[in-house]
Parts: sequence; C-alpha cells; structure tokens
Amino acid sequence: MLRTGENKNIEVFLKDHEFLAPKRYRYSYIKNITNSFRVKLGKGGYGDVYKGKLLDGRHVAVKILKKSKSNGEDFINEDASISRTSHVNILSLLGFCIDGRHRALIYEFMPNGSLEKFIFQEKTGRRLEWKKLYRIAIGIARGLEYLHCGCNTRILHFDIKPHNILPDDEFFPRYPIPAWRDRVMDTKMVGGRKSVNVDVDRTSEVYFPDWIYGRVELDEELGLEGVRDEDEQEKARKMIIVSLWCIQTDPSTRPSMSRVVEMLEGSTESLIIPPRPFLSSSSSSPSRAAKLG
Ligand SMILES: Nc1ncnc2c1ncn2[C@@H]1O[C@H](COP(=O)(O)OP(=O)(O)OP(=O)(O)O)[C@@H](O)[C@H]1O
Repeated sequence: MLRTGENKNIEVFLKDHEFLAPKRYRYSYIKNITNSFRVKLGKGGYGDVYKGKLLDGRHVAVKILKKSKSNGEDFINEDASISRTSHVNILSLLGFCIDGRHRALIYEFMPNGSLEKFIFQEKTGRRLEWKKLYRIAIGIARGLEYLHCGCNTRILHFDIKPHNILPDDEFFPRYPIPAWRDRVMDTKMVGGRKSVNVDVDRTSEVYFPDWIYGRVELDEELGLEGVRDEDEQEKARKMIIVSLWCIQTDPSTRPSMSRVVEMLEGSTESLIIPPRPFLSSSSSSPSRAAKLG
C-alpha cells in the first residue's frame, strides 16, 4: 500500500482503471526480476533500462524512471493511455511500478536492441539496406497514425528517434510510448551517418535536407550509398520526399500521419515535391547548418 495522503488519488485512479491496466508491481519485485539491476540494456532521457525475467519466464525490459518529485498522477495518466493502446508497432506495456518514490515500466524485451546501432555500423562500415529502412519508416508511420487517430485517446509521441525504435528479426519496428513529448526521424534515417556522398568541400556546413532537396528537385541521382537497384532507388526517393514534407516549417503544410502512410505506400510519380526547406545552406551560416554524421 502507498502511505501518504496525496497518493490516495493515485490509488483511486488505479482502482477505477483496474480493468484496463497492466499489472502493478512492488519495487521489491522489480529488483527481484532484474536481479538487482544486473544487466543494463540502455539509457534514455527518463531513466535507465534493465533486462529482467518475469516469474513466468518471459524476458522483459524494465525502465526505471528517475526519481520523481511529482505525486505520480502524470505518470499514471500516461500509463492509463498506454495501457489502452494495442498496435503491432507499439511495444506492449506489461506492467508498472509506483511504490513510494519508485517508478518503473515493464515492456516486452526486444533482443535486437535499438535501430541506432543498425543504421550505420562504425566497425564494419555496414549500413542497413534501403528496403529495411523503408519497412521501418512505414511501421513507424503506421504506429503514429494509430496513436494520433486510431486509439481512444489521441497520443502524441514527441520522441521518435533511432534510439528508441526496436526492430524485430524481420525489421518490423516497435517502439515504446512512455512519452510526453512527433519529431520526424525520416531524414535522420535517410541521412544515416555516412550513408551519403556529399560532393562538396565543406561537408560540415551542408544542411542535409537542403542538399538532398536540390537533388530531388532536379531529379538527379541521389548519391545515396547502398542503393542496389531501381526498387531501392524508388523507396529511397519516396522516403526523402515524404521526410521533406514532414520538416516543413509551416505546420499547416506538414502532412497528417495518415497522409504520410498514404504517400509512403503509394507510387513515387504521384508525389509532389514540397517547398524547399526553410533552413538553407546557401546562407552558409554555421549556426544554421547541421553537421552531416
Ligand atoms: N523493450 C526493450 N527491449 C530491449 N532493449 C530496450 C527496450 N527498451 C529500451 N531498450 C534499450 O534501452 C535504450 C533506451 O531506451 P529508452 O526507451 O529509455 O530510450 P529513450 O526514448 O531515449 O528514453 P526517454 O523516453 O526516456 O527519452 C534503447 O536504445 C535500447 O537499447
């Protein structure tokens, strides 16, 4: 039982939402299933993630949230919306912990870890094939479309990035949603460190969207590494055009996620090239230029 008076609201909330909530666990249980936090899987902005094993033998990832000063209502509100979500691209939340000041979330374990390490492997120089990147982009977009308009509560993720996309063996992406904060990651995936040959002398001052926009606009060879055939070339082109739409500075010009899915799944010919991204390297201001890789 939680002790303080302020936590009564939480208890009442949890009781009201019992029927849809994932299981609630004590901190001692969390400690137990992670073997006292022995195997760290990664680190996120909100806390560290550890490997665990439930008593029924299932492997899980346990996210220990940093110590909270709030009474936990934000957390349980998030938790209740997450528990109502069900989509192939959204990672299932199996349980949670609110015990004193301890907060933790228990997810299905994804053995391949995050997308980040696949995008470009520094050691081997290998990069992810375009067809897999495409599969990942569509999966992410479908998951977000679901969160934005397919589930009971509209949820904005705000934190999509290679670090928290967890591909399965077939490279279908899953991602967790304990998030408050939708940035677009397509350009990052397409730009994927060292995946492009930028034939300019001062690469540090090239703003990637601006550079790639020039190529797309002139219907030039995209200069992307690892493109093996026409099909991959088309997928890459499609992802680039869609991502250029998504980073439009005027929000009203940006497509909805349903439109993003439609554009990714449709033909390249039907795609209209968006206006040039506002930030431009032609002004060559170092503070406005993003480094490549
Ligand atoms: N379910 C999981 N299975 C396997 N590894 C995971 C799982 N969830 C997270 N990880 C590992 O932990 C790392 C951090 O994940 P986390 O979700 O905390 O990232 P984040 O989105 O940056 O965090 P935050 O939402 O706190 O900003 C991931 O990059 C991944 O390596």
